[in-house]
Amino acid sequence: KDYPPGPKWYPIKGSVDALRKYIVKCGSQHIAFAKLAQEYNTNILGLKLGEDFVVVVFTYDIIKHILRSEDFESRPDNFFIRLRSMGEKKGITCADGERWSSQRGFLVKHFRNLGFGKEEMQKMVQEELSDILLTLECNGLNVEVGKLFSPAVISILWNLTAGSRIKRNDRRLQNILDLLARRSKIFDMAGGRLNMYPWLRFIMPKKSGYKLMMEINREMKAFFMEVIKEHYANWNGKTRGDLIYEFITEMKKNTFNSYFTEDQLVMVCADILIAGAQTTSNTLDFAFLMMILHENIQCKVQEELDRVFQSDVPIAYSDRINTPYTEAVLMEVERFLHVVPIIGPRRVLTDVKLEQYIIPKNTTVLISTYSVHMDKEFWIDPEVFRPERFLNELNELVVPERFIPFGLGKRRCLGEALAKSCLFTFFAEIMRKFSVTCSPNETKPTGIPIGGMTLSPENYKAVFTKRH
Ligand code: HEM
Repeated sequence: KDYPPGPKWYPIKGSVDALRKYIVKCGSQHIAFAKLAQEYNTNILGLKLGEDFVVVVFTYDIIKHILRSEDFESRPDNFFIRLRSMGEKKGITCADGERWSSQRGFLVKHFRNLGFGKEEMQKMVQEELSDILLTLECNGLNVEVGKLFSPAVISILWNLTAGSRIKRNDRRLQNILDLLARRSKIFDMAGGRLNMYPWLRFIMPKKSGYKLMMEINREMKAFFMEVIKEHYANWNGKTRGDLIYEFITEMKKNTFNSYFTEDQLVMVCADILIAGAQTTSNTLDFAFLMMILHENIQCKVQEELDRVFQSDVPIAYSDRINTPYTEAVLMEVERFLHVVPIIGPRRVLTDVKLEQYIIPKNTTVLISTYSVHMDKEFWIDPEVFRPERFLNELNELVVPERFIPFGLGKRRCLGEALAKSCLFTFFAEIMRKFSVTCSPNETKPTGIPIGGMTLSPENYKAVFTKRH
């Protein structure tokens, strides 16, 4: 009786049908959650999806409390999470407790040593950007934007993990990218239908997404193991500087510490690609889409870039302090198109009181950052794409506390500095050198995101015309 309000439960299905009805009506799960919360006049929505208790939370104050509270720090331990993590809750994204804190500590330290937010990282980003600029110079007509950024982003992540860039024509990588894109559309943060009814894997392995998940695991493991073996063979105890090398050093130091094992290493590598690839490349994809749909904003960005950068020296992430409008545009893309509209999932390990409700032990908690970024009371006109909301009267950048695309608290995004560096450097340099328009033979894109675990723009083609 103290469970948060929500649609009525039925045997076996729980409240699945009510949720599905709204998803069909609204097109996306995150909007369906928001509509249901409105219908039940609540900021804490109680659902039962199959056997699982799932609570969705809305509004900044509740979300801030949850993201900062230890009670909500764990990840669910359900069929989907185990399947996603190659059978066990290893890696970083889905790990809990001591395993999670040991791995998070290792990664934060390693990323810092590698130059996260510093020159070394900028070099990695600029190398990939040079290839993109060359591609656009050779042929800027009919560019499939969705295919332009994802190989570059994944190559940066790969460089960070394995110490080398990846060739554009590496078919295994393209295959992993395609599989991840499909995964994001079939599953949601609560694990989708397969998590509710794991037995579906026996009767419809393909349709339920089970076959796809097994394929992703197989491909990733084979891909990473090849590089890990190579690193083992070349390991000599001297710092080489990539994540796999440093992890092997930890493994050799900590022979009794079960958190530094080969399986764990494979899963950490996979987590970095899963968490970083689509989120970053889809945000870039959305940013150029917005420039096509809002030509006046594109002109203002170019005016600022022309004014600030008069020489041919490549734009660096540190230059962002001089380009508040361009920064504001990127923030508005993150707010307005919220590539991760529902964050988490989290799990409570004991019964927890939240406002006047009790969240029972093991409940999955989903966090609607979409609701924070679309809150009418705070943003006034959230449904309008208006970068000026991030600027004050002196045209200085203002970042409200309620802008949380990378989350908050101890589980906040580990790759934020890298993601922001990619977004700014790619966007500013391309906008300075090219104007972007819709391909003349294509229908104008709508700008409405396609739902899924990570939102993505519709496939669109663009023309990049050299400016100077
Ligand atoms: C625009 C791009 C990105 C966005 C919007 C984004 C967003 C987020 C958010 C909101 C979380 C928090 C989830 C939670 O609170 O439960 C998160 C976690 C995480 N992100 Fe990102 N991310 C981005 C890019 C990246 C990149 C490039 C990397 C890799 C270098 C990365 C690695 C991670 C990892 C490993 C976690 C899990 C942290 C943990 O559980 O302790 N992300 N991300």
